[in-house]
Amino acid sequence: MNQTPLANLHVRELTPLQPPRALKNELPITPAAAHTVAETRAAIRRILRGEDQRRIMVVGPCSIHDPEAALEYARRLQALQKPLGDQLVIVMRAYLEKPRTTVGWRGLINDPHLDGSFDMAAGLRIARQLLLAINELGVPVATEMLDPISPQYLDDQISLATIGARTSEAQTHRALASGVSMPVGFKNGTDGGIQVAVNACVSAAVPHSFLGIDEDGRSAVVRTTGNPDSFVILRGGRHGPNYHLEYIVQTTRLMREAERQPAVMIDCSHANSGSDFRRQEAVWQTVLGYMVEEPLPIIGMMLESNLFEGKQPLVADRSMLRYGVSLTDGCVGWDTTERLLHEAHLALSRR
Ligand SMILES: O=C[C@H](O)[C@H](O)COP(=O)(O)O
Ligand SMILES: C=C(OP(=O)(O)O)C(=O)O
Repeated sequence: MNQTPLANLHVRELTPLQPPRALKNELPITPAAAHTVAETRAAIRRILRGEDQRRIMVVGPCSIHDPEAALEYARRLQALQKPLGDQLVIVMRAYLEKPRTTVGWRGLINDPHLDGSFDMAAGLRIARQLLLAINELGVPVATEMLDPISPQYLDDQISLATIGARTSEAQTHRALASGVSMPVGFKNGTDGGIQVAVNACVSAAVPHSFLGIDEDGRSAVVRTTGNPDSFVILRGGRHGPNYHLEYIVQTTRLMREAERQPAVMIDCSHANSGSDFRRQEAVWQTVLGYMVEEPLPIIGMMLESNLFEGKQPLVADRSMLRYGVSLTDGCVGWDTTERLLHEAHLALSRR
């Protein structure tokens, strides 16, 4: 008797991937890269606990689509690490997975050739190669953890993880955050809700057990210890920005009530800039003023920045793409980025 198929009705294909261990063996972390990651994670943890007065500046592209341009950007940041390092822990935004409001290109890991071929084996390899090269320069990276499998391939290269506005409330991402090896920032929700990010910090701090994969790519029950190093990232919401003092005070109170050490980062982009990259500078300057004048636990800022300002559409003819320009959110250009970092350094030096 022919049975009506009941499973995989909307699945076209399942393509096996090499296991995390194989990619890590192929592209092992080097001593220089490991040093960058270990030192930066430790510095961020100290900042979260108020034991280090520097501030974390997460700057870089909204998304990376061209490893060459990303490496050039990293080299420019490298030149700022020493001169600004007494006040700033500069971490490069190396976002390789993009959540979308509806549909769109989902990042370098998902579709590295930008052509809908979704060659994720290549995406993971290119991503690991790139992160390794950036870390070897002494430039640490921050990335959004969107897919619960990809961290097994890349976790040793990441100094700071973020959980995005669309996933801070998700059990999957809170459980994932409870097991990762680096500090994690949770964005407030797209509706502006700050409590979900605070709840995420509470959830990530305790042990979870969830379904994942092990280093050999086998499905496994992942049992975590809980991650004590988390903070809230204010990115604005549907009703407008939330970088002003009242929201930072509110977040601090909510974290205290939840018995979490208060720690807030401000994202100058997204709903805090009304999605206009030019407005990021005003947010940066305002928050910098708070950092200097107000006794609030503002641990740093995030800036969407690229070699060149603005953004461009992903056109079918890839040869038409402009080098160093974002394919997703608009970014400030390098000159603005460098100036803003210098201004932050100067202002914080005068504290
Ligand atoms: O940071 C990037 C975007 O804001 C996020 O991926 C959502 O993008 P979209 O609204 O263009 O889909
Ligand atoms: C997607 C991002 O932000 P959010 O989750 O705040 O929309 C991002 O920072 O790239």
